[in-house]
Amino acid sequence: MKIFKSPQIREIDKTTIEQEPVLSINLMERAAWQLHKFIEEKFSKDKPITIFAGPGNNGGDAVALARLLTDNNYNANLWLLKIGKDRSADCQANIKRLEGYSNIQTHELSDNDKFPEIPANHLIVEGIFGSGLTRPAEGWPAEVIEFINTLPNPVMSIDIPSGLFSEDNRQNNGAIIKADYTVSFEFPKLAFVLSENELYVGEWQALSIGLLPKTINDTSTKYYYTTENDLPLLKNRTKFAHKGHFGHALLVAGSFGKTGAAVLAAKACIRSGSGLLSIHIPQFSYSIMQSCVPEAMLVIDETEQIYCQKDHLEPFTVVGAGPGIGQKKSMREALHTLITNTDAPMVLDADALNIISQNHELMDLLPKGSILTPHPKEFDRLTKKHEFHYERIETAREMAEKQKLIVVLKGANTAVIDVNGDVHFNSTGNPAMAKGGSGDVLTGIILGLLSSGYDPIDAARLGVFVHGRAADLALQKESEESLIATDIINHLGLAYKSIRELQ
Ligand SMILES: NC(=O)C1=CN([C@@H]2O[C@H](COP(=O)(O)OP(=O)(O)OC[C@H]3O[C@@H](n4cnc5c(N)ncnc54)[C@H](OP(=O)(O)O)[C@@H]3O)[C@@H](O)[C@H]2O)[C@H](O)CC1
Ligand SMILES: [K+]
Repeated sequence: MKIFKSPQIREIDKTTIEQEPVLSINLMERAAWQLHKFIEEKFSKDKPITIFAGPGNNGGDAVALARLLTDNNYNANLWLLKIGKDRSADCQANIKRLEGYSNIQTHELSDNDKFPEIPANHLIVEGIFGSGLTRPAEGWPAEVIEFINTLPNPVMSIDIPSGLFSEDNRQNNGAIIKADYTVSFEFPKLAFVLSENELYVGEWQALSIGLLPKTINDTSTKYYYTTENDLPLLKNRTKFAHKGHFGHALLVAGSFGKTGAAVLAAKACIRSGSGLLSIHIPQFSYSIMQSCVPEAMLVIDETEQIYCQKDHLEPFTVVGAGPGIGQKKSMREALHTLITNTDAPMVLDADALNIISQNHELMDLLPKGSILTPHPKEFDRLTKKHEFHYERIETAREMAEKQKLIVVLKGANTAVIDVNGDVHFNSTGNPAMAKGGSGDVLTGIILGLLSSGYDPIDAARLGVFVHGRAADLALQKESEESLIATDIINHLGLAYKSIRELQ
């Protein structure tokens, strides 16, 4: 699914209005229908609803919604906010359509008025400002927003929480609605998938209002939201396939006290399709690895506790490095040698990334198409400190394009950034994954997919999606507290199956 910037959405709206053709007020009616349907699915008719409508088309949606709810026997109270001089034409037309609706309680509210008392059992729906926000919310509109934020009631925002810009909020010092639900139209906004806006957006949905598919196709973007409908196809194995068709992965992982990271990454790798897996480990962990991952072959290092011996790389088609390796000096040198001598695409995580951040020359030596999987702190160590994820994504795009690397910025809505700067936000996963070991599993999954023949970008996008899907499936049996990285590995089979069934 594409994510567009506000001016692009306005263009797509305009083209739909002209070419479908459909009157703009009827497009607004479709939007209001979707809002109404969302409410009907979530709240019974005895839930009273208080609606705030601003001066633009966001307010127009709110007014139209009040009418549809009333038609469907909900009890709706509508507050028309007096902001600025004029209301938009479609907002005014919808206010006019309320004539004859004696059962909608409609009130005007301006900056001379006291704020109304809203009983705690009401759902608040707010359509104060939408994508037409031109500046941070200040003065009286900001007071209304702060007033709503102080109430205990659940709040649903129309299109976007009022006061939030659709993309870049770095300069936004105004008031912003803290919504429990945000119901947007056709596409999510970039702001929804950025961590700095977590407090405002709540649970969001993007519902179709029938914008023209051809226009959507023809409009290009750098931002995408990956649902199961947008995934690369899973490969099917042929009858005479043998292990040699699915690559031989080398995994450099684990050190004294961190063998678990190697076990998790290795298990995830062999459960993600790799034909053969060799794990390069220090001597002490020989019997642990042999018994925990009997499917893998072992390359035993000459040292006891850490990885520091040069690899003979001929047999390997892909190389993964980082989980649990530590940052000792001899290890750093071995990683340097590994990177210098590898032509195959690499998957680099954790301490491998920390070492690169202290030896920046390694960045230029990485094989093109390699995949880096930093969490925000590791990424900031690699580049510079970022206060906003919006900015971090932009830096990651520059890095991916310049170095021809794939950057997987981990977190809620993990961003997979392609060598051409395209950003694919992931849609699966849950907060129970925020635990040690989850990242090691992801490294293993991506390595397994890469080994079995997927292009690096497909391996990264699929890997991130399946990792989150497996955790979502595991959470059906576990709790946010109890879910562990091993549960993710144990649900990989079901996760791959659930994706294949839909393709
Ligand atoms: N395809 C779709 O997504 C559809 C969306 N719809 C809805 O339309 C809105 C966008 O409507 P628009 O009229 O362009 O903009 P807004 O309603 O968000 O607001 C514009 C008015 O608000 C004033 N404004 C803006 N910022 C401020 C501020 N900080 N303080 C005070 N006033 C502000 C602005 O006044 P200006 O002085 O800035 O001109 C306007 O009066 C979208 O979000 C959807 O909800 C359609 O209904 C269907 C298609
Ligand atoms: K809004």
